[in-house]
Amino acid sequence: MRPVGVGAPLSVDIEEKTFNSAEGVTIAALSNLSFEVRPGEFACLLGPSGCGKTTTLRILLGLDRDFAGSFSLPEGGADRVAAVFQEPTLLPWRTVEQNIRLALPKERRNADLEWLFSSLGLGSMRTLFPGELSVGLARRVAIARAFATEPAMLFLDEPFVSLDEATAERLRYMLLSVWSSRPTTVLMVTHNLREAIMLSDRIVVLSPRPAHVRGIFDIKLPRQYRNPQIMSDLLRSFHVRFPDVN
Ligand SMILES: Nc1ncnc2c1ncn2[C@@H]1O[C@H](COP(=O)(O)OP(=O)(O)OP(=O)(O)O)[C@@H](O)[C@H]1O
Repeated sequence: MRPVGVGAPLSVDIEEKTFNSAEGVTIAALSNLSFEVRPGEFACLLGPSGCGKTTTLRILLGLDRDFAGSFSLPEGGADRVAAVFQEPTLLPWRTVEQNIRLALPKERRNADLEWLFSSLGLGSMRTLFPGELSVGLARRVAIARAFATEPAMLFLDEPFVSLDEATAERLRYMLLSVWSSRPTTVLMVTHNLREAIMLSDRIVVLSPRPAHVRGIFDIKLPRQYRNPQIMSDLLRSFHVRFPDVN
């Protein structure tokens, strides 16, 4: 039984997910994939290319119902889910601010979003249109749009991929700053181990396809103590358990 005051976690128990290829071949994407993320935790799903990470997110977002198994979202998560994909999918004819506000229910459209604009360095960009934004800025807007809805559960699919490292690092800090001011249960897909170690409370390490959990790497140390020395110690202990994961 769960102790009083502790909310339900994100709980995933996918027995099997297969795809049928155009040639009629059955592709097993996920097999006995089980893990949990505690409420308010930041977790990363780390696995090799093509192992089934995006497939897992699509199932958890309710975009793909054709699988065997079950999952449950954390406390309050059922109708308060947000997602950020690599493609920011902003409306090109709306400004940055309009794109963010349009994600809100009508009665909250005029909500005070100053904290969000300022945490993500978007204060002076509100009147720009998506066509005027760099890829990194567009991703920041997508992150702002997701947090504006005050989700209980946030899914991120490689939000920093294909950015130059300096931009990616700035965005990681911004993401942490927004997340820590409004703690939200987060599951982020990445294949960048260093990024996972910097951001996560929990790393769920996946096998090659069909994905199942190889192991869980929990990091109890608060993020403010994860300086370069500690990060390399964490990397070393990660490699003791998962020598072949880079
Ligand atoms: N609609 C589909 N039809 C057929 N096969 C698919 C489909 N979607 C995904 N797959 C296959 O399922 C496997 C898992 O794909 P998925 O996109 O979930 O991997 P991933 O871990 O997110 O990969 P990456 O890290 O490269 O983004 C891959 O082999 C992929 O080719």
